[in-house]
Amino acid sequence: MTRPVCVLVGAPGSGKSTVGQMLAEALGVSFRDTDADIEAMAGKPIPEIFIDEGEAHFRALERAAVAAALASHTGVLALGGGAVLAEENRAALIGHSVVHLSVELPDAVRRVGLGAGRPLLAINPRATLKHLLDQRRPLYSEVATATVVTDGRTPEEIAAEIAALLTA
Ligand SMILES: Nc1ncnc2c1ncn2[C@@H]1O[C@H](COP(=O)(O)OP(=O)(O)O)[C@@H](O)[C@H]1O
Ligand SMILES: O=C(O)C1=C[C@@H](OP(=O)(O)O)[C@@H](O)[C@H](O)C1
Ligand SMILES: [Mg+2]
Repeated sequence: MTRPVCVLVGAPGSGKSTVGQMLAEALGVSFRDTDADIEAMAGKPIPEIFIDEGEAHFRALERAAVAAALASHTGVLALGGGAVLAEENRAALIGHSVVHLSVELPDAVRRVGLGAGRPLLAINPRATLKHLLDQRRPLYSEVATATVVTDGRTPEEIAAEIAALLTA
């Protein structure tokens, strides 16, 4: 059975896409991001999916993308920050090596800026991020087999810590 060497979960701005690419390079494996898979499936960027078809449709595409990637990808896999909201996705993560990139509000706010490209954060990014973090922290913890703190650390340091965890 094929499985990703590592699945990254965490809030928007935790660095899943950035750290995931670095980690894949360090490990010499390929990188996949379910957000990119969803955009390829829909043939349009995520903000346009939200505008044209709504969040429920995006979440349906996301469930399909997560299931497909977990079944076929062997490298590093980054999920979107909201993937853990679906019970189906949390169940599908059981048995996988899942690293939670944790981030607290100040660093998350700094990193996502005005929320460009993230439709959920288009209005009042700080308050929305606070709500998302409070709502999702328990879900990230539930699916994670390891947690790596990202606040005040560079993507390189974080990728190196995960690589060490995976090869320990
Ligand atoms: N550890 C970090 N320190 C500083 N900036 C970071 C860090 N990780 C990611 N970033 C920056 O934050 C933004 C969001 O990162 P991204 O990888 O897209 O996060 P995610 O995929 O978890 O939403 C990007 O501009 C990225 O360069
Ligand atoms: O938190 C969320 O619900 C979302 C996070 C985004 O991914 P990142 O976590 O990579 O920003 C993307 O999947 C979409 O905009 C929804
Ligand atoms: Mg991302």
